[in-house]
Amino acid sequence: MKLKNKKIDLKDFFKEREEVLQSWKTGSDFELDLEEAVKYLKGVPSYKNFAFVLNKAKEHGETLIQPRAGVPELGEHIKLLQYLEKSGADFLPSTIDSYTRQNRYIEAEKGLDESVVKHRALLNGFPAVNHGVKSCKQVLESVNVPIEARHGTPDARLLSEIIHASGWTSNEGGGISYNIPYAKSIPLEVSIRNWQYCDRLVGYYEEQGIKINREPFGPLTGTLVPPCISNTVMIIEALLAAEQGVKNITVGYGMGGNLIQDVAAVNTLYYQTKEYLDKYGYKDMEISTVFHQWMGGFPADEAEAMALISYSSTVAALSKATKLITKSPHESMGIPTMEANGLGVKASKFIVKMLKDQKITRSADLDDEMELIRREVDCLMDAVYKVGEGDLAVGTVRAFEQGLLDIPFAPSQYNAGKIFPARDNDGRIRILEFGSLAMSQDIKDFHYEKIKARADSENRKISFQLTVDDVYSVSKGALIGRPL
Ligand SMILES: CC[C@H]1O[C@@H](n2cnc3c(N)ncnc32)[C@H](O)[C@@H]1O
Repeated sequence: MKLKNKKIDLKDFFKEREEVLQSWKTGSDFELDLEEAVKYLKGVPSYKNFAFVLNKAKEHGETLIQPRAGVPELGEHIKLLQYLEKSGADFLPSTIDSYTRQNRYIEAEKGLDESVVKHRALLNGFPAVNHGVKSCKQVLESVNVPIEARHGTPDARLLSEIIHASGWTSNEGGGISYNIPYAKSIPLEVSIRNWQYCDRLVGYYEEQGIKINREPFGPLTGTLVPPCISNTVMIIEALLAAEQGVKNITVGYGMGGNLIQDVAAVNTLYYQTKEYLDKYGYKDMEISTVFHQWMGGFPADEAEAMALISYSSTVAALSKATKLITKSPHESMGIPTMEANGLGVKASKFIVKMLKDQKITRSADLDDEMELIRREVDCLMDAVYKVGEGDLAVGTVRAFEQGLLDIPFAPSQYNAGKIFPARDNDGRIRILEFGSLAMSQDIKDFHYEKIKARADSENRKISFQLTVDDVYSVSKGALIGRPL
C-alpha cells in the first residue's frame, strides 16, 4: 500500500481490522466487537480516563507521576499496580514484554505458562495480547487510576485493539519512536503505516465520543539525544496521529541533564507541537507533555540512583511537564522489585509537590536556548516536508533514508547513524558530528563553538572521545565526561 499522510477510510480500516484480529486467538474474543468495546469504554469512569485526568492536571498546572511496571502473571501484575497506586502513582502503566513487542505471541504464551507454573517472572513485562481483553479488563477494574500500555512495538495493531477494548485509555508509541530506537530491520513505511492504524482506531473511538490519549515515545534511544531531534520526532508523530483523528496527545522528552536546556526543551516542545498542529489545520487538539527521568546509564549505588531520580524530578517539576515517568533505584540492574519501583514513585512525588508553586525565572539564557531549539526544529521540519514533496509520512521515510533526520545510537538499519552528540561546558547536549542532518550552517557553527570551548577548557582536541566519555559520565556520577 502506498504510504501517505491521509486519514484511513473507515471501510478500509474495518477490512484491515478483520485481518488484525485474526493474528492471534485472543483477537476473536467477543469483547473486541466494536459495539461491545464502545459500550465498555463509555462505562469507564472519568477518574480512570487518561485524557480526562491529563486535561485536569494541565489546567491546574500539576505534574502527575507514572512509573513503568509489568510482570507476566495476572495476579502478580494486579498486585504490583495496586502497590504502585498506593505508593502515589497518579497513572499506572502496563509495560508489555519483549516477545509481544515483536508479535511473537507463541513465545509469550510459553513464557507466561512457565511463569505461572514456576510462579516466577520469565517474561520482562505483561503479555497483554495473550491475556486477552477479559484479563486486561480485570487489571483496570482492580485499580482506581487510568492505565496506559507502554511497550516498544513497531506493529502494535492487535495490542492496541485489545488494550483499548479493555478500557486502557492511553497507548504509548509511534511509527518512528517505536521503530528506530527498538528494531533493527523494520522499514519505516511499515511501522508508520501500522501506527496510522493504531491512531485511526483512536480516531474511531473519538468519533464515538470516547477520549483516548496517545503518547509518542519521547526519549528515543535515551542516550544524548539532542532536543531538536526528539522534539522533531514528537511533532511528526503528533501530526500523523492528528490526521487519523487523535485529539489528545502527550508529547515526550527524555532528560538531557542540563537544567536550562531541559526546561527549554520541554517548553519549546509544547509550543511548537501546538504551532505545527494549528498550522496544518488540527485546531481542537488537547496537548500535554511528559518528562522521562534520566534514560541513560544509572549509578549502581542506590543512594546515588535515588539522588538522580530526585534531580530528574526537580527538572521535570520546574519544566512544568504535565506528566513525569519515574525510574527506580534498581535501574542499573534491570527490572525493579515492586518495593524499589514504589520508592522511585514516592521520592518523585515528594519533589514534585515541593516545587508545585515554584518556577524557573525567565532569563536571556533560557530564552536563547528555547529560540535555538525552535530554529533547529524548523530546519528539520522544513527538510522533511520538502523531501516528501508536501507529504509528511513520505517525507519522514525519505528524510531518514537520506540522513536528514538521524537519531544517535539507534539500532535500526533505516537510520543513518552518522550523527554524534557531545556535551558543551555547561553539560548541554550539542552536536559534534552532523552527518547529513538538515541543519543551517550558522547553527552548525554555534554547536562547534560550544563544543570547542569545552574541549579547550579540558586541554584536548575535539574528537569522538568526548561523545564516548559523555555516554558513561552520569553512571559514574558526573554530567560531563571530563578527562580524569
Ligand atoms: C524504556 C526503558 C525503561 O523501562 C524500564 N522497564 C522495562 N520493563 C520494565 C518492567 N517490566 N517493569 C518496570 N520497568 C521496566 C527499564 O527499567 C528502563 O528504565
